[in-house]
Amino acid sequence: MLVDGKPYRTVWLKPDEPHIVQIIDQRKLPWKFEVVDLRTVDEVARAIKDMWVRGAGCIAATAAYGMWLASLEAMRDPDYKLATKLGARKLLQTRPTAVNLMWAIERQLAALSKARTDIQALEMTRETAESIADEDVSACRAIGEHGLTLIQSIYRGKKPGEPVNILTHCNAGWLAFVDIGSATAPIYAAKKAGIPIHVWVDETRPRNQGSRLTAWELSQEGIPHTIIPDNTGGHLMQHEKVDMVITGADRITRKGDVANKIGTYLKALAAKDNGVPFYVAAPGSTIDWEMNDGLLEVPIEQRGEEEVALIEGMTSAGKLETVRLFPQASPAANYGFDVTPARHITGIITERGVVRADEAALDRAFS
Ligand SMILES: CSC[C@H]1O[C@H](OP(=O)(O)O)[C@H](O)[C@@H]1O
Repeated sequence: MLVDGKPYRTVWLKPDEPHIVQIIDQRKLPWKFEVVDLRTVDEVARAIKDMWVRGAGCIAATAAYGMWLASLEAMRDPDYKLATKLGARKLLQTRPTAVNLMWAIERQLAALSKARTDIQALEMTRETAESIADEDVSACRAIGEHGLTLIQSIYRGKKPGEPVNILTHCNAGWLAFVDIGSATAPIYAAKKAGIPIHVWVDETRPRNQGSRLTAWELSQEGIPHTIIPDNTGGHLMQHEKVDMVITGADRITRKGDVANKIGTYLKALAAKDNGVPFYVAAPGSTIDWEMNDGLLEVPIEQRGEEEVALIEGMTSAGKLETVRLFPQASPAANYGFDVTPARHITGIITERGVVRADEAALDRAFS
């Protein structure tokens, strides 16, 4: 996507210095746009764990590039393959819910196992990382095209010029992938097709990925939007102000249950109760074919209570400050994700098309 007219991905190899992985530090957005250099697999692991980069697709690609750095470092180790595998373990220990991270590491380990020499292994980890990043972009572009057909059918039922109102939760946009994004891809495609769009942006406590990242992205793209507190969506749906909900996903089970940012499940319940179509946009790398029951099996990341207690903002003097929102003595719980059962999902927008959230349809679409 473009930032001040310049195209960016969320993660890439530094031009002319491919031993350096560059990322956009998402902790500073929307106030500061900063590119950070990562030189070791440890630095990549920390960037994922501490959410300098976040979002299923983005952390998968970043982990894939982290494996490239791990294989570079391993060249100095007498046991190259073991050293590289240790790098994989560091990356796998960062965040448990988004299956895309594990998918990317397994892809890299599979490439390594095929290499006949250490040099070939090195080349393969770089190629695999670049392929994963490129595939992410093309999958999100395809998700956009398939999602556009849904928006077009809703638009046909509206008065000419009346915008299609879409509610989204968290950030499953460009910043959550390598480029374009999943939930925002149909929105960008609709804008390109000249369909009037308005987006309700859930702020998404506690880290406010919606109000800080999705709102920033939509502003960059000139897409009308309104930031709302997380508890507003149900009221808007009751008053017919939402035509469809599109969220991302961090893990989809083979039966179509969806793990996504905490609060997604509540939006699905409100959508079901008000007859609002609820779509999940995600590439096939988000499907966990080994997992059936999302509620029982998806590992739900719990993060520190400081993310609930503290909030960062910009003062009127333009200074970034962090303040505490409630007394130190009050403990806080910080569940990062929840699971929406397949029965509440209208469809899953994938690069293979819009798929019913059930085992047979997912198997057919991806076999
Ligand atoms: C589908 S990728 C975007 C996805 O990732 C977010 O989680 P986090 O910001 O903690 O990485 C959230 O679940 C989004 O829907």
